[in-house]
Amino acid sequence: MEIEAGVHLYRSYLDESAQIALLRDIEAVIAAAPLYLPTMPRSGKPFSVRMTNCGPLGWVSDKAGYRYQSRHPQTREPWPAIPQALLAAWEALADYPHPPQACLVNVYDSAARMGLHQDRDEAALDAPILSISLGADCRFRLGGAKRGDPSRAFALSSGDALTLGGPGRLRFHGVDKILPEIAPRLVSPLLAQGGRVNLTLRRVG
Ligand SMILES: O=C(O)CCC(=O)C(=O)O
Ligand SMILES: [Fe+2]
Repeated sequence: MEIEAGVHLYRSYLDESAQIALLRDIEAVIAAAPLYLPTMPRSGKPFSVRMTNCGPLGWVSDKAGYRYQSRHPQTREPWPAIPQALLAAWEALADYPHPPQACLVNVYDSAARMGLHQDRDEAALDAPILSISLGADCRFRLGGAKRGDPSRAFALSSGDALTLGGPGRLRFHGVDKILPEIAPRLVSPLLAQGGRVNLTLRRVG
């Protein structure tokens, strides 16, 4: 359903067996491209979210800034391929004639959060962003086109898909907190102690 102009929320887009299969795919991605802790531009302060990527390009952040690059910043290897189930979700939900070029894998522990931001490191602003959640619920915050605009918060749960496209593409958003008490029964080392995994598919340019 369209919850704001250009912002669609698909509750339980993946059923439990599809969530489990996707977790196995993401565990394999992480085995090839290990999670690492990115740092903030300039300050070099570490994020609270661990990250890796799959796809031809991956989003990275370090002292030099935010950018997309074709190799893992630590192993220097190319990123692994985007799992088929994620390509299928893009095909079904993105309404865009080209496949995604990058999938950012965000792994939250129960204390991790993500501050309010826009996704604007992509030249292809005509393509939506597709985000899929696994594991613990989170309190997701959706703002407006400007940082100070009013915002609303709602839960994202395991299996939910969210797209930001068209007039919603540049809306501010973030993750206020992880709600570990509502973690579903998915078994994965990534979800130990109430963790959450978020997969964000993007077209870069
Ligand atoms: O974890 C989420 O739901 C949001 C992730 C996000 O906004 C991002 O990676 O840019
Ligand atoms: Fe984002």
